Amino acid sequence: MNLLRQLANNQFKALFIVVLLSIASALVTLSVIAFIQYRLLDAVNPTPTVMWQFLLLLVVLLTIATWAQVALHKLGHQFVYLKRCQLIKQLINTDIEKVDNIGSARLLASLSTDIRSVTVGFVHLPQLIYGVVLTIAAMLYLAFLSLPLFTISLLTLSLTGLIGFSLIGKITFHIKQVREYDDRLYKDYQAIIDGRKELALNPNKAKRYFEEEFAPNARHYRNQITKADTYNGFAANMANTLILALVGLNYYTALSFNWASFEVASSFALVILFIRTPLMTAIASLPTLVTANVSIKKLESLALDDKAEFTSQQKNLVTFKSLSLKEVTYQYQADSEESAFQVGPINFSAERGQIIFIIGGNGSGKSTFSRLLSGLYLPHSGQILLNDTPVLAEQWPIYRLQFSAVFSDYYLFRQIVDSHGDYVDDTVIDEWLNHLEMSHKVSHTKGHLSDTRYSQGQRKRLALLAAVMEQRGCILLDEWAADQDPRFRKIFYRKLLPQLKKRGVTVIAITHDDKYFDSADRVFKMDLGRLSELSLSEQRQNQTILSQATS
Ligand SMILES: Nc1ncnc2c1ncn2[C@@H]1O[C@H](COP(=O)(O)OP(=O)(O)OP(=O)(O)O)[C@@H](O)[C@H]1O
Repeated sequence: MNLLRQLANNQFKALFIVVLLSIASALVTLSVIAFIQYRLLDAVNPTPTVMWQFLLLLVVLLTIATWAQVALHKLGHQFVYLKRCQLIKQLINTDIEKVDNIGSARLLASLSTDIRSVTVGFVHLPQLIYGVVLTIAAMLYLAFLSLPLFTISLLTLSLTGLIGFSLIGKITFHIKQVREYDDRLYKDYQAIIDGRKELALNPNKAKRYFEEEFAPNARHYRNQITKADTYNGFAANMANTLILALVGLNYYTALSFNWASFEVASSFALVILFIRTPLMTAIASLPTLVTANVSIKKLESLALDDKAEFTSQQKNLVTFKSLSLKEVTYQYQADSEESAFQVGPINFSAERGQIIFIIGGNGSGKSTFSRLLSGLYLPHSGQILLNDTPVLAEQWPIYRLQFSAVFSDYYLFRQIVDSHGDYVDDTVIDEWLNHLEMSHKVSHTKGHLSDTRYSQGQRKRLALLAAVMEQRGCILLDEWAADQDPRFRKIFYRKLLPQLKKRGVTVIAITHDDKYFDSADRVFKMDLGRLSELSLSEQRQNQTILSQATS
């Protein structure tokens, strides 16, 4: 079983101890039955010594059984904790391209549903292990009591196992389906939460979405889980019925064919009824274990990066002097027959302290270029050179350390850290909050912003603050000024950019602000994935075209 295999791989020693404890617990349980039969039932009048021995046996049983269960629970929760941490580290290490392709809904479904299923699976694992160990030990005890009755019991339990096994196949099929519909439901939840304003304004659209997207997925989910539970219910009741039938069968064969005495048949009945509850609980735990297995496979199917450790950052970063792209191309994967969008071949260079603007129409490839430039997307052909040295395959994580960015779909973290990941001194943050005209609004302590709930424009200013504080050689800005009011836009182009330039920071900004083209040292234009540098006259020409288009 996948769950047990992974557990055995990761924590073999702990699992070994837990299995030993479970075996001990099952053996003590059987000792209690044997004690009742041979010392309590046989004695006409049990002596106080016998009662003390019985009490001692019960205390040992309580101690070992609790120890075994707690140890397995602890082991399970530790496994889930490690798995969760490993998964997040793998996710952080996975290429952005791959993460984009997986999609946030699928990732969220895995991080919540799959991790929860694995946890629930582990909670039930002790029941399965205990039930199986107890049954095996009980069967050995029964073989010792009477071989013919043992053979009948073994055949009946094997038949139960065989039918159960075929039902598990069906249960697994439906649980896999349930998990697929979980992914779809997460997509719907995300659409409904992110699109709440649009849906609130148009109830008919909300109704249509509900009826045509959400409800069918929820219905299929219900149908599949109902089928899985039906098979499971049948498996549990079938096992119960066969176990009870076994008690009758043992008495029948013992007494009718003289295969065993009445006392031995009664001992069989006692043992079988004794293991019935643990065995039934073990069978009832199977669906949760199947679900946990499906979830582990689902987590594996994400194919996240193998590396579950963070890239250690060099204390002495390479100083950014220059950057160039030579004949670099990148192409998206095509969903259909039509050819996918390609940027390049691109030739581009930037020197330390330069202010570079990238202009171009919607969908021309500017954002793709910025991801390529920052090493988030890797070139499909061509070369990227840092300080005139080509970047090799294993050097991309180090190359990326040259950049901080405010992308169009940026995320504002509360933590403000520098190039080494250390919290920035509050006086340094204050200085830039002043430049960004946000000091009256934002409070912070020990490098943490106290709040991030501000207007779009204000949040973008804080995102710029975070990017500047990272003290990288190059800052990438994707239409940063688009959300700023005209007064602050002017401050950005006329005061902040020159200030960054003075500090030797290279700024590469995607912009449509033709009015401020003169703030840039160089202007490039992206057109259908092709990048070309504009001469001064071309810049003016573009300025005129853009101003006419906006007037
Ligand atoms: N994840 C993706 N998968 C497939 N194609 C994509 C993907 N992202 C973008 N594209 C395609 O790449 C093209 C360029 O997109 P990009 O976001 O780089 O344009 P842009 O110049 O930044 O546009 P805008 O100014 O509208 O932000 C688009 O036409 C789009 O069809």
